[in-house]
Amino acid sequence: MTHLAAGPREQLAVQLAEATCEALRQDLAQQERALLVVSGGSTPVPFFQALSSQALPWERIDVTLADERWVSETDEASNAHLVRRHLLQGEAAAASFVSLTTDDGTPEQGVEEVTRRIEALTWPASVVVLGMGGDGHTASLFPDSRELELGLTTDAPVLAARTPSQPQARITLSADRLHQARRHVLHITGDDKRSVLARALSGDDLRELPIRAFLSCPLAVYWAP
Ligand SMILES: O=C1O[C@H](COP(=O)(O)O)[C@@H](O)[C@H](O)[C@H]1O
Repeated sequence: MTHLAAGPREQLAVQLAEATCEALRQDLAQQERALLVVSGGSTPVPFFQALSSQALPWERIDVTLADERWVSETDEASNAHLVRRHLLQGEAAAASFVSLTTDDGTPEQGVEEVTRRIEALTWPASVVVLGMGGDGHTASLFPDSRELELGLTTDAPVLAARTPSQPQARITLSADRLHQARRHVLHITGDDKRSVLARALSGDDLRELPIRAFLSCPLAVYWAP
């Protein structure tokens, strides 16, 4: 049978899945449960697919999101929808997924309940896999968000975010909570994002490019063209 060669983004996704798997395995050798925090958007799909087939004691793993749009889980824009469809499949279907949305009408109404869920997880997380937008946002810490300052400074784990450039209200883990991980990864693809990262590395204003809040975590950058 002829196999098509995997492209650089698929190879990158497999490498990231293997590293994530190894990190979870290491932590599970020392503790009963481990936590994986992932991002949404389009970039993580091949990573989720590669990770879902890894042999791990998934029933001891909790998965949650760095951020979420305040939409129903059936909505295509839902990060939870993406995780259920591409990560919580096969071996990984045994993991426990903790969503960042409730039945409340707004993230401001739901934030207390989501905070309870997040606080109940096993911190520090084993791995936080961050994404980044072309505007330098990561999680839902957007440069034009009204709540950016709060998201970068609060010690609360979760906050609601309203962002003029975004169609939906959001809920996001705070920078402080995202910092509470043993390992941080930035998963990005394409020349545009490489340029944004280069710009982020050459300055220090977090409000201009919020990804800067994570550049010294230390941060392992997984990039492919
Ligand atoms: O809005 C979001 O965007 C970023 C990046 O998404 P991508 O589609 O460019 O990969 C993502 O990290 C974040 O979780 C998501 O809510």
